[in-house]
Amino acid sequence: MAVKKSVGSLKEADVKGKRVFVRVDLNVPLDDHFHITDDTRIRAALPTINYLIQNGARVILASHLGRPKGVTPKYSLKPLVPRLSELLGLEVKMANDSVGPEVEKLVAELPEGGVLLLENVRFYKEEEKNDPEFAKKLASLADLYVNDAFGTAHRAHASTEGVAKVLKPAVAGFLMQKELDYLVGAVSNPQKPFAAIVGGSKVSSKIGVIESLLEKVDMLLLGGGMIFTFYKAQGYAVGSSLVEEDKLDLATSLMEKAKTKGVSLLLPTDVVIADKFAADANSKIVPASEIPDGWMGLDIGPDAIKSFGSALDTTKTIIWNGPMGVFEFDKFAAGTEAIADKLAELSGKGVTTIIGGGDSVAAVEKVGLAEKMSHISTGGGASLELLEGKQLPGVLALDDA
Ligand SMILES: Nc1ncnc2c1ncn2[C@@H]1O[C@H](COP(=O)(O)OP(=O)(O)OP(=O)(O)O)[C@@H](O)[C@H]1O
Ligand SMILES: O=C(O)[C@H](O)COP(=O)(O)O
Repeated sequence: MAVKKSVGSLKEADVKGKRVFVRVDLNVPLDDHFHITDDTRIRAALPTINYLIQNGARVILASHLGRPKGVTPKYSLKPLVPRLSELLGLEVKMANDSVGPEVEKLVAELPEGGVLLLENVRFYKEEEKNDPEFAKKLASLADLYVNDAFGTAHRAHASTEGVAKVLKPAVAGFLMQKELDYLVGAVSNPQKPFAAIVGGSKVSSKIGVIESLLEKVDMLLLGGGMIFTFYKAQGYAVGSSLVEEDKLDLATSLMEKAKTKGVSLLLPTDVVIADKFAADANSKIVPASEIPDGWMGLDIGPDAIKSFGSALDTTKTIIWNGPMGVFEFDKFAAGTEAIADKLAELSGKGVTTIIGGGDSVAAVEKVGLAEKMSHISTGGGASLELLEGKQLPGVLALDDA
């Protein structure tokens, strides 16, 4: 079955005066003082919320934060209220619970265009268990359901999946629709040549993505910690670089599969190596096949940056998941930053550039190029599962278009 992307649209729903239950993903990072360190997910949720406000809906927002076990004050959504209110330009009301009489009262008091934020739905273990009774309680609060929580759409939980079965209509919000259009649309029907850049630390965590992308792309560029498993599989000396010994055969079979499929698989020709895994390590650039004992590869080298750049110049669609090196250390961030620069440059020339969640998004944000990309996904795990060709339960449960 093709990955579902055609879902009921919010624009077609009648929302005036209606109580609308909106599942958003406000799982944002907070520091020790409960300050939001990255509000991307809050800003991404605004178009749907603003549309509902402007169209006279009574908006009930539900989200999780972190992975609490029971009621845990440090995972309360309360610290988000000031930022959310500021961005929406109105006072967002906060409930102390996500179901029950107090919440029902607050919902009943909500004026048209008013917004109520429920407390962390994961304070109930029933949420992650997708308990039907809990889903019914959530559903009883509203007249219709909107799922805009793309980042959590790979979870079959009560507020992402269960509730959509009992509260109808159940439609996608604007962020959800945009994510599906890019991540399913661009991948299933890309403008060619189509390239994927996959990095990050482990072959094992990206294997599903690599295998599925080999069916679709013209070119696959590999970077990050996983390349050393591929080098070792080819008989290169890799020093103390990250290697997954039990994945050597798999790396060989992936290289063979690429050949059979006519996909050009590019591995970096040179690497930046370090004498320890630390920001202040000594470093040097060596050919990929000549990593000395006691040294580890922590970034792709300048030749690789050049050849990756020339290869990408020939493409029309690029999807990127996972950093090229240990970008958290400035000394080993050049490869990741160069790829971010290249994609920003190519976006300006009409190439579709999609960044698939997780650390690569953090890297693009760090260098201030997020605005330049065609699409930056708000989902880490969710975007990976889509790229692997998996169905997302939160999407499957929505009404068909
Ligand atoms: N050569 C390397 N050696 C060791 N670690 C590396 C290397 N290159 C990159 N990394 C590390 O890989 C981590 C990211 O890997 P990961 O597979 O989690 O990617 P991701 O983009 O976060 O994916 P996801 O979308 O699944 O979150 C970064 O913390 C980075 O420092
Ligand atoms: O940050 C995420 O990837 C989503 O909010 C989902 O969170 P989870 O991995 O705790 O389910």
